[in-house]
Amino acid sequence: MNHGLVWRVLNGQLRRMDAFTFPSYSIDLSTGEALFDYRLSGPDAELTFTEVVTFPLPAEPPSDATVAALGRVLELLHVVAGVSYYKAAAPGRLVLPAPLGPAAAALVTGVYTQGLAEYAYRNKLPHVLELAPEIPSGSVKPAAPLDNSDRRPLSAVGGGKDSIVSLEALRRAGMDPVPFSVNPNHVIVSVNEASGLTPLAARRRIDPRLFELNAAGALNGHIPVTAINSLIAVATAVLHGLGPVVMSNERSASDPNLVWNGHEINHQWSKGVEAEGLMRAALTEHAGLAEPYFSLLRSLSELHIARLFAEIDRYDDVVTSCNAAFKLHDPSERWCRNCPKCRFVFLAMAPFMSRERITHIFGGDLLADSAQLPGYRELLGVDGHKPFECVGEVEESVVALSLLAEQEQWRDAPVVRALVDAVPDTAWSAAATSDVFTPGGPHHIPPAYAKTLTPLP
Ligand SMILES: CC(=O)N[C@H]1[C@@H](OP(=O)(O)OP(=O)(O)OC[C@H]2O[C@@H](n3ccc(=O)[nH]c3=O)[C@H](O)[C@@H]2O)O[C@H](CO)[C@@H](O)[C@@H]1O[C@H](C)C(=O)N[C@@H](C)C(=O)N[C@@H](CCC(=O)O)C(=O)O
Ligand SMILES: Nc1ncnc2c1ncn2[C@@H]1O[C@H](COP(=O)(O)OP(=O)(O)OP(=O)(O)O)[C@@H](O)[C@H]1O
Repeated sequence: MNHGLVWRVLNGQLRRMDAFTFPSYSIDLSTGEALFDYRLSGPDAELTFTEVVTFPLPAEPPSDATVAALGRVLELLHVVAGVSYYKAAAPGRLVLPAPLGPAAAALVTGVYTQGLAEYAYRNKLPHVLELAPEIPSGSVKPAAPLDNSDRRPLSAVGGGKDSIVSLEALRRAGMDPVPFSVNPNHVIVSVNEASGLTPLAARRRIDPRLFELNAAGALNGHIPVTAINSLIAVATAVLHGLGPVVMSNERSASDPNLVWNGHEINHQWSKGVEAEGLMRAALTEHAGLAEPYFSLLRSLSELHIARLFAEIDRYDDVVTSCNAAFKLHDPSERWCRNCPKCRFVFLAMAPFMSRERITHIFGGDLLADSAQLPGYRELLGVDGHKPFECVGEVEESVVALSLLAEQEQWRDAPVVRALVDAVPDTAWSAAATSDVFTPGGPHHIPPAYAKTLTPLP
């Protein structure tokens, strides 16, 4: 068959897929390799996928209690990591493999609906926002309680400023954090080296068949990747007898980009506080973990985190928050200097460091580059909606701009000058009374951790 015909047949079959199922999962504790199987099925075709996650092995064989808790976390991971494959066809039925308690069911429902909301919006698939998993009836044996709260935290490292601030806060507070990453790329490896701490890493291999389907025109789009990384982190913490997984998700991650068909569309849903609460409840209910998972930076704005980051200089040569550096194929070396995230992080850091230092960190000066103006107008709410990227709120951008406009080193930068003229009076007034440097909002930070941010200036 020629390529065009293959494409049409495959796409026809994908559109007729009516169910997504979870045939099995397994783990080999001698290698740390876990296999997660998925199936898309329809009247005239069936596609199967296997995702492979390889966990780092602990020095000592795990106890029976550890293996039992690990198994429960992997049951959740199996279901949550299915979103990557579900999204190739978005069938109407999501058929779960085993009974789940109410908290675990709520997590799964959130991941497949709100976690896929941007994908649903962009592909015009409103049914995804209403998806209700089919859960086999029956009871779930209660998990044995596991009090991990006093153990060393596992600190997720993504290579950007946020996880560096958490890692340093935990270290300075004497909590002895273990850095952890999924598929660490050269950026994460360099950040870990700069920290001087000994990290753990897990490998995640998406079934290459998914990339073939994508190339053939299957449905594709954003997925709640933080939910997947988080469960891999929790499984690793359990396997290594460690304590809570500490994330670095900020306050503004909970704010939606827009509302569509009555549903909030949030690019960062699985970084938000609602997802964090669902994750915690599901892990306690299903795996028995007393203190599974929380974000240390939840009460802080991006601007506040940028200010904290500016007080730490050991990562300047390596820190990279640009998502282009984290692509599986053809990643950029470091900051691409031409995406919403690069623009926002530059704007957020600039008020708190010298122009020379920030130009060194980014490899260029974005506020000297007039070509960046249209993108900055979006960030400042002058044009369009908040970009689908991990960027702070419009108010944070306006506050950052107002700080720059007061500084001699920045006030005449071409982008700063043009933006000062473009921002409406209403935005300036909101910025003038802004609480971006006052921690606030709902969070799940345990009391023992609440004070770890205070040693940072
Ligand atoms: C790096 C990035 O932004 N990737 C998004 C991009 O994918 P692209 O094709 O340009 O590059 P790859 O990441 O290499 O992905 C190749 C394909 O694989 C699919 N895929 C990847 C990871 C996964 O877990 N499941 C998958 O199915 C992917 O769909 C690609 O087809 O565009 C994609 C489509 O919109 C996005 O899905 C890719 O996003 C990655 C999953 C990713 O890691 N993105 C994070 C940088 C990200 O967006 N983080 C958010 C947090 C959002 C959350 O709720 O967790 C943030 O920082 O705000
Ligand atoms: N590969 C990864 N492995 C484990 N955790 C990750 C990975 N990538 C990101 N994370 C974690 O997921 C959360 C969201 O990631 P995000 O990219 O926003 O954070 P970051 O890299 O620390 O900071 P920034 O927002 O500056 O990029 C953070 O807690 C981060 O530590």
